[in-house]
Amino acid sequence: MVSKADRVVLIGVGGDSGCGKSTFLRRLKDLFSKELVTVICLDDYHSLDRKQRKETGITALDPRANNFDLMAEQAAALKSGQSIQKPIYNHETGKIDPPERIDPTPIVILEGLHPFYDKRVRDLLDFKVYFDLSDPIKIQWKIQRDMAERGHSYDDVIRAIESRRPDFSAYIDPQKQHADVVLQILPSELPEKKDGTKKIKAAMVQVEGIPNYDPPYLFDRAISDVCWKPNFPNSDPELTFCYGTTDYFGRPASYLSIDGEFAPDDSPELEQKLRNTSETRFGELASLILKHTDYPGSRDGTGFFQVLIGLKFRSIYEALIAQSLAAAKV
Ligand SMILES: Nc1ncnc2c1ncn2[C@@H]1O[C@H](COP(=O)(O)OP(=O)(O)OP(=O)(O)O)[C@@H](O)[C@H]1O
Ligand SMILES: O=C(CO)[C@H](O)[C@H](O)COP(=O)(O)O
Repeated sequence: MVSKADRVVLIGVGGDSGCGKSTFLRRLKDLFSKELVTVICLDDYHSLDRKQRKETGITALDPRANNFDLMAEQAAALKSGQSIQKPIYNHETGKIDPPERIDPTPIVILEGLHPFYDKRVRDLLDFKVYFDLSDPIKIQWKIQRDMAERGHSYDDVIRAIESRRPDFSAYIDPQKQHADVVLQILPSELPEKKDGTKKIKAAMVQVEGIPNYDPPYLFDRAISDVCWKPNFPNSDPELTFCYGTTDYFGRPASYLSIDGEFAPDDSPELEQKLRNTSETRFGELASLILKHTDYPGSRDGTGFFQVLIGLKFRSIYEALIAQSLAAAKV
Protein backbone atom coordinates (compact mmCIF):
# COMPACT_ATOMS: atom_id res chain seq x y z
CA MET A 1 0.00 0.00 0.00
CA VAL A 2 1.26 3.49 -0.80
CA SER A 3 1.26 6.33 1.67
CA LYS A 4 -0.71 9.55 1.90
CA ALA A 5 0.55 12.88 0.57
CA ASP A 6 -0.72 16.35 -0.26
CA ARG A 7 -1.09 16.41 -4.03
CA VAL A 8 -4.40 15.33 -5.50
CA VAL A 9 -3.91 12.97 -8.44
CA LEU A 10 -6.89 12.97 -10.78
CA ILE A 11 -7.58 9.86 -12.85
CA GLY A 12 -10.15 9.33 -15.59
CA VAL A 13 -11.67 5.92 -16.29
CA GLY A 14 -13.97 5.94 -19.30
CA GLY A 15 -16.10 3.59 -21.33
CA ASP A 16 -19.68 2.51 -21.91
CA SER A 17 -21.87 1.05 -19.21
CA GLY A 18 -20.99 -2.61 -18.56
CA CYS A 19 -17.46 -2.52 -19.98
CA GLY A 20 -15.68 -3.56 -16.76
CA LYS A 21 -14.96 -0.20 -15.07
CA SER A 22 -16.31 -1.33 -11.67
CA THR A 23 -14.32 -4.57 -11.84
CA PHE A 24 -11.17 -2.54 -12.52
CA LEU A 25 -11.93 -0.19 -9.60
CA ARG A 26 -12.46 -3.22 -7.35
CA ARG A 27 -9.02 -4.49 -8.34
CA LEU A 28 -7.46 -1.12 -7.44
CA LYS A 29 -8.53 -1.68 -3.83
CA ASP A 30 -5.64 -4.16 -3.52
CA LEU A 31 -3.17 -1.42 -4.39
CA PHE A 32 -4.45 1.63 -2.53
CA SER A 33 -5.92 1.85 0.94
CA LYS A 34 -9.47 3.15 0.98
CA GLU A 35 -8.67 6.47 2.66
CA LEU A 36 -6.49 7.35 -0.34
CA VAL A 37 -9.15 7.05 -3.01
CA THR A 38 -12.42 8.79 -3.85
CA VAL A 39 -14.38 7.52 -6.82
CA ILE A 40 -16.78 9.92 -8.48
CA CYS A 41 -19.30 8.44 -10.85
CA LEU A 42 -19.91 10.94 -13.61
CA ASP A 43 -23.56 9.85 -13.88
CA ASP A 44 -23.96 12.30 -10.98
CA TYR A 45 -23.54 15.13 -13.49
CA HIS A 46 -26.63 14.14 -15.48
CA SER A 47 -28.53 17.41 -15.82
CA LEU A 48 -31.69 15.78 -17.17
CA ASP A 49 -33.37 13.20 -14.99
CA ARG A 50 -34.88 10.02 -16.42
CA LYS A 51 -38.32 11.57 -16.98
CA GLN A 52 -36.86 14.63 -18.73
CA ARG A 53 -34.72 12.42 -20.96
CA LYS A 54 -37.75 10.34 -21.86
CA GLU A 55 -39.80 13.45 -22.68
CA THR A 56 -37.09 15.06 -24.81
CA GLY A 57 -35.70 11.89 -26.39
CA ILE A 58 -32.22 12.88 -25.26
CA THR A 59 -30.19 9.95 -23.92
CA ALA A 60 -27.81 10.02 -20.95
CA LEU A 61 -24.94 9.59 -23.41
CA ASP A 62 -25.80 12.87 -25.12
CA PRO A 63 -23.74 15.79 -23.78
CA ARG A 64 -26.96 17.85 -23.56
CA ALA A 65 -28.06 15.59 -20.69
CA ASN A 66 -24.91 16.34 -18.67
CA ASN A 67 -23.62 19.42 -16.87
CA PHE A 68 -20.02 19.79 -18.04
CA ASP A 69 -19.63 23.29 -16.59
CA LEU A 70 -20.25 21.92 -13.11
CA MET A 71 -18.13 18.81 -13.76
CA ALA A 72 -15.17 20.97 -14.85
CA GLU A 73 -15.58 23.39 -11.96
CA GLN A 74 -15.79 20.60 -9.38
CA ALA A 75 -12.94 18.55 -10.88
CA ALA A 76 -10.72 21.65 -10.72
CA ALA A 77 -11.78 22.33 -7.12
CA LEU A 78 -10.97 18.75 -6.02
CA LYS A 79 -7.63 18.84 -7.80
CA SER A 80 -6.71 22.00 -5.96
CA GLY A 81 -7.65 20.40 -2.65
CA GLN A 82 -11.08 21.97 -2.08
CA SER A 83 -14.28 20.20 -1.04
CA ILE A 84 -17.30 20.21 -3.33
CA GLN A 85 -21.06 19.76 -3.09
CA LYS A 86 -21.49 17.03 -5.67
CA PRO A 87 -24.91 16.31 -7.17
CA ILE A 88 -26.23 12.75 -6.95
CA TYR A 89 -28.03 10.94 -9.75
CA ASN A 90 -30.19 8.26 -8.19
CA HIS A 91 -30.34 5.22 -10.46
CA GLU A 92 -33.18 3.70 -8.44
CA THR A 93 -35.58 6.61 -8.80
CA GLY A 94 -34.11 8.16 -11.96
CA LYS A 95 -34.09 11.53 -10.16
CA ILE A 96 -31.42 13.98 -9.08
CA ASP A 97 -31.04 13.87 -5.27
CA PRO A 98 -29.75 16.68 -3.01
CA PRO A 99 -25.96 17.11 -3.29
CA GLU A 100 -23.41 15.55 -0.94
CA ARG A 101 -20.15 16.98 0.31
CA ILE A 102 -17.00 15.38 -1.12
CA ASP A 103 -13.62 16.11 0.44
CA PRO A 104 -10.59 15.48 -1.78
CA THR A 105 -8.35 12.50 -1.05
CA PRO A 106 -4.87 12.02 -2.57
CA ILE A 107 -6.44 10.12 -5.49
CA VAL A 108 -9.72 11.12 -7.10
CA ILE A 109 -11.07 8.90 -9.86
CA LEU A 110 -13.64 10.23 -12.31
CA GLU A 111 -15.33 7.23 -13.86
CA GLY A 112 -18.16 7.04 -16.31
CA LEU A 113 -19.35 7.85 -19.77
CA HIS A 114 -17.68 11.23 -20.37
CA PRO A 115 -14.39 11.68 -18.49
CA PHE A 116 -12.53 12.90 -21.61
CA TYR A 117 -15.37 14.64 -23.46
CA ASP A 118 -14.86 18.14 -22.09
CA LYS A 119 -11.41 19.60 -22.68
CA ARG A 120 -11.44 21.43 -19.35
CA VAL A 121 -11.93 18.15 -17.47
CA ARG A 122 -9.63 16.16 -19.76
CA ASP A 123 -6.75 18.57 -19.25
CA LEU A 124 -6.97 18.17 -15.48
CA LEU A 125 -6.46 14.40 -15.61
CA ASP A 126 -3.09 12.91 -14.67
CA PHE A 127 -3.82 9.52 -16.24
CA LYS A 128 -6.58 8.48 -18.62
CA VAL A 129 -7.76 4.90 -19.09
CA TYR A 130 -10.48 3.86 -21.55
CA PHE A 131 -12.23 0.48 -21.70
CA ASP A 132 -13.03 -0.30 -25.31
CA LEU A 133 -15.42 -3.21 -25.50
CA SER A 134 -16.21 -4.56 -28.97
CA ASP A 135 -19.85 -5.13 -29.82
CA PRO A 136 -19.97 -8.97 -29.71
CA ILE A 137 -18.38 -9.00 -26.25
CA LYS A 138 -20.58 -6.12 -25.06
CA ILE A 139 -23.62 -8.17 -26.08
CA GLN A 140 -22.27 -11.31 -24.40
CA TRP A 141 -21.48 -9.57 -21.09
CA LYS A 142 -24.71 -7.60 -21.03
CA ILE A 143 -26.71 -10.73 -21.72
CA GLN A 144 -24.91 -12.56 -18.90
CA ARG A 145 -25.51 -9.72 -16.43
CA ASP A 146 -28.88 -8.29 -17.41
CA MET A 147 -30.59 -11.65 -18.02
CA ALA A 148 -29.11 -13.41 -14.99
CA GLU A 149 -29.12 -10.57 -12.47
CA ARG A 150 -31.72 -8.08 -13.70
CA GLY A 151 -34.44 -10.23 -15.20
CA HIS A 152 -34.22 -8.73 -18.71
CA SER A 153 -35.02 -10.80 -21.82
CA TYR A 154 -32.56 -11.36 -24.67
CA ASP A 155 -34.59 -8.98 -26.89
CA ASP A 156 -34.55 -6.28 -24.16
CA VAL A 157 -30.76 -6.45 -24.00
CA ILE A 158 -30.31 -6.22 -27.76
CA ARG A 159 -32.85 -3.36 -27.97
CA ALA A 160 -31.04 -1.46 -25.19
CA ILE A 161 -27.68 -1.83 -26.96
CA GLU A 162 -29.16 -0.80 -30.32
CA SER A 163 -30.90 2.25 -28.88
CA ARG A 164 -27.64 3.50 -27.33
CA ARG A 165 -25.53 2.85 -30.39
CA PRO A 166 -25.91 6.19 -32.28
CA ASP A 167 -25.06 8.32 -29.24
CA PHE A 168 -22.39 5.87 -28.13
CA SER A 169 -20.71 6.24 -31.53
CA ALA A 170 -21.15 10.02 -31.57
CA TYR A 171 -20.11 10.93 -28.02
CA ILE A 172 -18.57 8.08 -26.03
CA ASP A 173 -16.44 6.02 -28.39
CA PRO A 174 -14.50 9.02 -29.86
CA GLN A 175 -13.15 9.84 -26.40
CA LYS A 176 -10.78 6.88 -26.62
CA GLN A 177 -8.48 8.91 -28.89
CA HIS A 178 -7.64 11.04 -25.83
CA ALA A 179 -6.76 8.12 -23.55
CA ASP A 180 -3.23 7.25 -22.39
CA VAL A 181 -3.99 3.55 -22.06
CA VAL A 182 -6.85 1.71 -23.75
CA LEU A 183 -7.94 -1.78 -22.82
CA GLN A 184 -9.47 -3.25 -25.96
CA ILE A 185 -11.69 -6.27 -25.40
CA LEU A 186 -12.21 -8.13 -28.64
CA PRO A 187 -13.51 -11.50 -29.80
CA SER A 188 -10.75 -14.08 -29.85
CA GLU A 189 -9.16 -15.07 -33.12
CA LEU A 190 -8.96 -18.64 -31.77
CA PRO A 191 -11.62 -21.38 -32.28
CA GLU A 192 -14.85 -20.87 -30.26
CA LYS A 193 -15.53 -22.68 -27.00
CA LYS A 194 -17.68 -25.82 -27.10
CA ASP A 195 -20.61 -23.99 -25.43
CA GLY A 196 -20.59 -21.37 -28.23
CA THR A 197 -19.51 -18.49 -25.96
CA LYS A 198 -16.81 -16.26 -27.30
CA LYS A 199 -13.28 -16.33 -26.01
CA ILE A 200 -11.62 -12.98 -25.54
CA LYS A 201 -8.61 -11.29 -26.97
CA ALA A 202 -7.56 -8.38 -24.75
CA ALA A 203 -5.11 -5.77 -25.95
CA MET A 204 -3.60 -3.04 -23.82
CA VAL A 205 -2.67 -0.10 -26.04
CA GLN A 206 -0.25 2.37 -24.49
CA VAL A 207 0.38 5.68 -26.15
CA GLU A 208 4.00 6.78 -26.17
CA GLY A 209 5.20 9.67 -24.08
CA ILE A 210 2.74 9.50 -21.16
CA PRO A 211 4.42 11.39 -18.32
CA ASN A 212 5.81 9.05 -15.63
CA TYR A 213 4.75 5.95 -17.59
CA ASP A 214 7.36 3.45 -18.67
CA PRO A 215 5.50 1.01 -20.95
CA PRO A 216 5.62 -2.69 -20.12
CA TYR A 217 6.77 -5.01 -22.93
CA LEU A 218 7.37 -8.68 -23.62
CA PHE A 219 10.88 -10.23 -23.43
CA ASP A 220 12.99 -7.43 -24.86
CA ARG A 221 12.14 -3.85 -25.83
CA ALA A 222 14.45 -4.10 -28.84
CA ILE A 223 12.16 -6.76 -30.36
CA SER A 224 9.16 -4.69 -31.25
CA ASP A 225 6.83 -7.30 -32.74
CA VAL A 226 6.78 -10.64 -31.03
CA CYS A 227 4.27 -13.36 -30.13
CA TRP A 228 4.65 -16.21 -27.69
CA LYS A 229 2.49 -19.35 -27.49
CA PRO A 230 3.27 -20.75 -24.04
CA ASN A 231 1.42 -24.08 -24.42
CA PHE A 232 0.58 -24.47 -20.71
CA PRO A 233 -1.04 -27.86 -19.97
CA ASN A 234 -4.14 -26.38 -18.25
CA SER A 235 -4.63 -23.38 -20.52
CA ASP A 236 -5.94 -22.88 -24.01
CA PRO A 237 -3.47 -24.74 -26.28
CA GLU A 238 -3.48 -21.76 -28.65
CA LEU A 239 -3.05 -19.10 -25.92
CA THR A 240 -1.03 -16.29 -27.51
CA PHE A 241 0.73 -13.39 -25.81
CA CYS A 242 2.02 -10.61 -28.12
CA TYR A 243 3.83 -7.28 -27.95
CA GLY A 244 4.10 -4.82 -30.79
CA THR A 245 4.13 -1.24 -31.92
CA THR A 246 1.19 0.51 -33.52
CA ASP A 247 -0.34 3.85 -34.36
CA TYR A 248 -3.25 4.97 -32.22
CA PHE A 249 -5.19 7.85 -33.78
CA GLY A 250 -2.00 9.28 -35.20
CA ARG A 251 0.00 8.79 -32.01
CA PRO A 252 2.81 6.23 -31.79
CA ALA A 253 1.90 3.49 -29.33
CA SER A 254 2.76 -0.02 -28.26
CA TYR A 255 0.44 -2.83 -27.30
CA LEU A 256 0.40 -6.05 -25.36
CA SER A 257 -2.24 -8.63 -26.19
CA ILE A 258 -3.42 -11.93 -24.80
CA ASP A 259 -5.68 -14.09 -26.94
CA GLY A 260 -7.40 -17.04 -25.28
CA GLU A 261 -7.96 -18.36 -21.78
CA PHE A 262 -5.45 -19.48 -19.20
CA ALA A 263 -5.65 -21.15 -15.82
CA PRO A 264 -5.04 -18.46 -13.16
CA ASP A 265 -2.27 -20.73 -11.81
CA ASP A 266 -0.40 -20.09 -15.04
CA SER A 267 -0.37 -16.30 -14.53
CA PRO A 268 3.04 -16.34 -12.74
CA GLU A 269 4.61 -17.80 -15.88
CA LEU A 270 2.89 -15.25 -18.10
CA GLU A 271 4.09 -12.47 -15.85
CA GLN A 272 7.70 -13.69 -15.90
CA LYS A 273 8.02 -12.82 -19.57
CA LEU A 274 6.89 -9.22 -19.01
CA ARG A 275 9.24 -6.34 -18.29
CA ASN A 276 8.50 -2.94 -16.71
CA THR A 277 5.48 -4.09 -14.77
CA SER A 278 6.07 -1.62 -11.91
CA GLU A 279 5.69 -4.39 -9.34
CA THR A 280 7.08 -3.70 -5.90
CA ARG A 281 7.95 -7.38 -5.50
CA PHE A 282 8.53 -10.22 -7.91
CA GLY A 283 5.29 -12.05 -8.65
CA GLU A 284 2.99 -9.28 -7.42
CA LEU A 285 0.91 -9.18 -10.61
CA ALA A 286 0.17 -12.91 -10.57
CA SER A 287 -0.53 -12.89 -6.84
CA LEU A 288 -3.17 -10.19 -7.40
CA ILE A 289 -4.83 -12.32 -10.10
CA LEU A 290 -4.72 -15.39 -7.86
CA LYS A 291 -6.19 -13.42 -4.95
CA HIS A 292 -9.46 -12.84 -6.84
CA THR A 293 -9.96 -15.71 -9.24
CA ASP A 294 -13.70 -15.12 -8.75
CA TYR A 295 -13.53 -11.67 -10.41
CA PRO A 296 -14.61 -11.65 -14.06
CA GLY A 297 -11.66 -11.75 -16.44
CA SER A 298 -9.30 -13.67 -14.16
CA ARG A 299 -8.83 -16.36 -16.81
CA ASP A 300 -8.07 -14.06 -19.71
CA GLY A 301 -6.24 -10.90 -20.66
CA THR A 302 -8.96 -8.57 -19.34
CA GLY A 303 -8.17 -9.26 -15.68
CA PHE A 304 -4.44 -9.60 -16.30
CA PHE A 305 -4.25 -6.20 -17.99
CA GLN A 306 -6.59 -4.57 -15.46
CA VAL A 307 -4.09 -5.54 -12.76
CA LEU A 308 -1.16 -4.38 -14.89
CA ILE A 309 -2.84 -1.00 -15.50
CA GLY A 310 -3.40 -0.75 -11.74
CA LEU A 311 0.32 -1.36 -11.09
CA LYS A 312 1.30 1.25 -13.66
CA PHE A 313 -1.17 3.71 -12.19
CA ARG A 314 0.36 3.15 -8.74
CA SER A 315 3.80 3.98 -10.12
CA ILE A 316 2.47 7.18 -11.76
CA TYR A 317 0.86 8.15 -8.47
CA GLU A 318 4.09 7.53 -6.57
CA ALA A 319 6.13 9.52 -9.10
CA LEU A 320 3.73 12.48 -8.93
CA ILE A 321 3.78 12.46 -5.14
CA ALA A 322 7.58 12.27 -5.08
CA GLN A 323 7.75 15.21 -7.51
CA SER A 324 5.36 17.29 -5.43
CA LEU A 325 7.29 16.53 -2.22
CA ALA A 326 10.56 17.45 -3.94
CA ALA A 327 9.04 20.71 -5.23
CA ALA A 328 7.74 21.55 -1.73
CA LYS A 329 11.30 21.21 -0.33
CA VAL A 330 12.80 23.71 -2.79
N1 LIG B 1 -13.42 -9.48 -17.80
C1 LIG B 1 -14.70 -9.86 -17.83
N2 LIG B 1 -15.03 -11.05 -18.35
C2 LIG B 1 -16.33 -11.42 -18.41
N3 LIG B 1 -17.35 -10.66 -17.99
C3 LIG B 1 -17.06 -9.48 -17.47
C4 LIG B 1 -15.71 -9.02 -17.35
N4 LIG B 1 -15.73 -7.80 -16.80
C5 LIG B 1 -17.02 -7.52 -16.58
N5 LIG B 1 -17.81 -8.53 -16.98
C6 LIG B 1 -19.27 -8.61 -16.96
O1 LIG B 1 -19.76 -7.32 -17.28
C7 LIG B 1 -20.57 -6.85 -16.22
C8 LIG B 1 -20.28 -5.36 -16.02
O2 LIG B 1 -18.99 -5.19 -15.46
P1 LIG B 1 -18.69 -3.96 -14.56
O3 LIG B 1 -19.77 -3.78 -13.53
O4 LIG B 1 -17.30 -4.08 -14.09
O5 LIG B 1 -18.81 -2.80 -15.65
P2 LIG B 1 -19.12 -1.26 -15.51
O6 LIG B 1 -18.45 -0.61 -16.67
O7 LIG B 1 -18.76 -0.75 -14.18
O8 LIG B 1 -20.69 -1.24 -15.68
P3 LIG B 1 -21.79 -0.16 -15.19
O9 LIG B 1 -21.29 1.18 -15.65
O10 LIG B 1 -23.03 -0.60 -15.91
O11 LIG B 1 -21.89 -0.30 -13.72
C9 LIG B 1 -20.23 -7.71 -14.99
O12 LIG B 1 -21.37 -7.90 -14.19
C10 LIG B 1 -19.78 -9.01 -15.61
O13 LIG B 1 -20.90 -9.84 -15.83
O1 LIG C 1 -25.18 4.67 -19.09
C1 LIG C 1 -25.50 4.83 -17.96
C2 LIG C 1 -24.51 4.87 -16.84
O2 LIG C 1 -23.26 4.46 -17.20
C3 LIG C 1 -26.94 4.97 -17.61
O3 LIG C 1 -27.72 4.53 -18.68
C4 LIG C 1 -27.30 6.42 -17.31
O4 LIG C 1 -26.55 6.87 -16.19
C5 LIG C 1 -28.80 6.56 -17.01
O5 LIG C 1 -29.13 5.80 -15.90
P1 LIG C 1 -30.58 5.18 -15.69
O6 LIG C 1 -30.80 4.24 -16.82
O7 LIG C 1 -30.51 4.52 -14.32
O8 LIG C 1 -31.54 6.32 -15.71
